[in-house]
Amino acid sequence: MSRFGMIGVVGAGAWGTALANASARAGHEVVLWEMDEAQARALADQRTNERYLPGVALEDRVTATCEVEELGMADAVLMVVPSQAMRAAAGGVSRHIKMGAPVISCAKGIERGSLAFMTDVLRDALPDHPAAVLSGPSFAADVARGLPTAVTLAADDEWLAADLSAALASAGLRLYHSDDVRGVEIGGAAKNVLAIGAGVAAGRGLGASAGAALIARGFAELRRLGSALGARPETLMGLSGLGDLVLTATSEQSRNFSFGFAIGRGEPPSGKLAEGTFTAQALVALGERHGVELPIAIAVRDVLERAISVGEAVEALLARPLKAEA
Ligand SMILES: NC(=O)c1ccc[n+]([C@@H]2O[C@H](COP(=O)([O-])OP(=O)(O)OC[C@H]3O[C@@H](n4cnc5c(N)ncnc54)[C@H](O)[C@@H]3O)[C@@H](O)[C@H]2O)c1
Ligand SMILES: O=P(O)(O)OC[C@H](O)CO
Repeated sequence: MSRFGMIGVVGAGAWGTALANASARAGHEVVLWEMDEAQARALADQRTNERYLPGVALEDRVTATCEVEELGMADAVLMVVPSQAMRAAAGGVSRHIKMGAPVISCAKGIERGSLAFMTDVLRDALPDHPAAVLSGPSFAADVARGLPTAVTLAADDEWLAADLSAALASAGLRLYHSDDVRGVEIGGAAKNVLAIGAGVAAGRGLGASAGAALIARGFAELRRLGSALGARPETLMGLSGLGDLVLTATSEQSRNFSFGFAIGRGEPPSGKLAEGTFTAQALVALGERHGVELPIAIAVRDVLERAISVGEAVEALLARPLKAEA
């Protein structure tokens, strides 16, 4: 029997609800904590998350609550909130988590200002808990329904990563483990920015060839930055890097792609969370700090900040000097 009997989930949004269901299917009792009292009550009463993940029933072993003390029973805690809220969320639950329980970031982004990755934020806010990251190509709606999905779970201590992966695995969710924490984090953060770019191109009607070029050249940016940050190439080419980039940059199911698509068409975006809108600026700043060229990320940032139009961004990318492919 796993040492992680009860799983805590912080944040009952789309991904938190999906991971709560997946953890329950893996045989765990699950405490799904939501800070919004009315939302937690609706979840507990209706047993579905109509606000964030409509039409998906909560598994029987999932208890939805807004009582933060209930997280104290959990042997491991999944942190499933937007990246820019991770520090506040971790600080808010810090006194209530069981001594030494691992905390796993399931968010995909970089904190603006500090340029910190999510495990660094967790180490700051929860210094007595080992930090890990779970990331990979995975839409909440797919995972919640038990459709086959594979992701990577990384921790500095690979034994811990392996134990957590074994504990969370179920028939629908396959977890690979790794000790390349930074490699896993950078893929999840960067792909959201690149997916916005791919969405803009699709919305603008630039064609499938342009979409493929954006993915390949975007992946080159991810590889360059990953290498500067010490990530392993095989991680970047794996589920959390190339895998998630391909999923997010090609599917209208992605909120980041859809956000870009709306911009490309000159329409208002849906208002759903699109992490890349926050990470674009941080990603570019990280590139500058490490002397890494990120032309697509810069174009996305500039379009989001309305510093240039979509047409100008496309022109600027096409006007770059010809060079050897690398
Ligand atoms: N939805 C997906 O398919 C999916 C898949 C993989 C990873 N992710 C990542 O998971 C993270 C969360 O995404 P989501 O889709 O669940 O978002 P969401 O918008 O559906 O839900 C966000 C949740 O965070 C909670 N929250 C916000 N601020 C908080 C705070 N300060 N303290 C506590 N809780 C707070 C909200 O109440 C809500 O429950 C993002 O980084 C996203 O990139 C999402
Ligand atoms: O809907 P998105 O764009 O936030 O993407 C969800 C997941 O990160 C895909 O792996």
